[in-house]
Amino acid sequence: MSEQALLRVDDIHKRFGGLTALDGVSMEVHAGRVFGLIGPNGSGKTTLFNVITGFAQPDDGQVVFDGERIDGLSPDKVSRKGLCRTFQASLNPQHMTVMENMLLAPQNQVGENILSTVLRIGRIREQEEESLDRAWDILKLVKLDHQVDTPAGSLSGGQKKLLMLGQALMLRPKLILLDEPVAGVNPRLIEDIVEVIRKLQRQGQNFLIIEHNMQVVRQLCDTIHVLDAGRVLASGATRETLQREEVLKAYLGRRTREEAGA
Ligand SMILES: Nc1ncnc2c1ncn2[C@@H]1O[C@H](COP(=O)(O)OP(=O)(O)OP(=O)(O)O)[C@@H](O)[C@H]1O
Repeated sequence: MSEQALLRVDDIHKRFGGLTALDGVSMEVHAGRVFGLIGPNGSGKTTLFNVITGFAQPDDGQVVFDGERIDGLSPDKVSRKGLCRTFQASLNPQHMTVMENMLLAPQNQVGENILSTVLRIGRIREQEEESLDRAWDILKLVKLDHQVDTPAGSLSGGQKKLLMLGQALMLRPKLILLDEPVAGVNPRLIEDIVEVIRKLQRQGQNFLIIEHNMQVVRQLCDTIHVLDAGRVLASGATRETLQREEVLKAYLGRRTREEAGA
């Protein structure tokens, strides 16, 4: 891949005691395309997301985002650089409403230290209004604008995933890492989530997506990286890569392409 990568992970190693979760993973994610990260259960996908976003530190290797090394930074600092993520399960305060959850996300607020709070109250109000406007726009986009006063805990599984995506968007990220955006979601809402991601992609939003649903991977991802046992097994255009024998064997666990639906 010749153009400059938006995200590059370089020879990442991560061990948990005697278990090697990531064993020299190198891959690139480029702007303007949706990338997928697939692989069997336990192959290291979430661990890699954790390493990229500062939730886990690598034992070895580098993470470079937008030309800058980010390994070793805290999750908060990573998101401030424009690299945000969602999780497999909702981490939102369940008693807080959808809108309250959305307003938890904004950062780089003027009022982050007491002196500036005192000196610049007007600017804070302005920012709050901007955040509120932005939250409304995003909630419309992710189809949660009719649920603003609903506690996060009362949303369906798919709506919780849309809320996490909405919160990530509040931070105006250059890249969003989605961890299984349709797992456990009912089919109708899967269509909505796919549509929202496509719309965002057309607007220039970059994504790296972990997903087990191959139909969704085919619909959304231009390029995939396949992990197996903590190593990159294959990378390339989605359709071709999904048909490679080693991928079918390792990932899909099926004997033929027909059985795997590739
Ligand atoms: N905090 C941890 N402590 C110990 N082992 C861990 C920890 N996190 C992950 N692992 C192990 O690391 C390996 C990779 O796990 P990981 O969750 O990254 O895989 P995955 O590809 O995301 O799997 P899935 O598709 O099931 O979500 C697994 O063997 C897992 O049990």
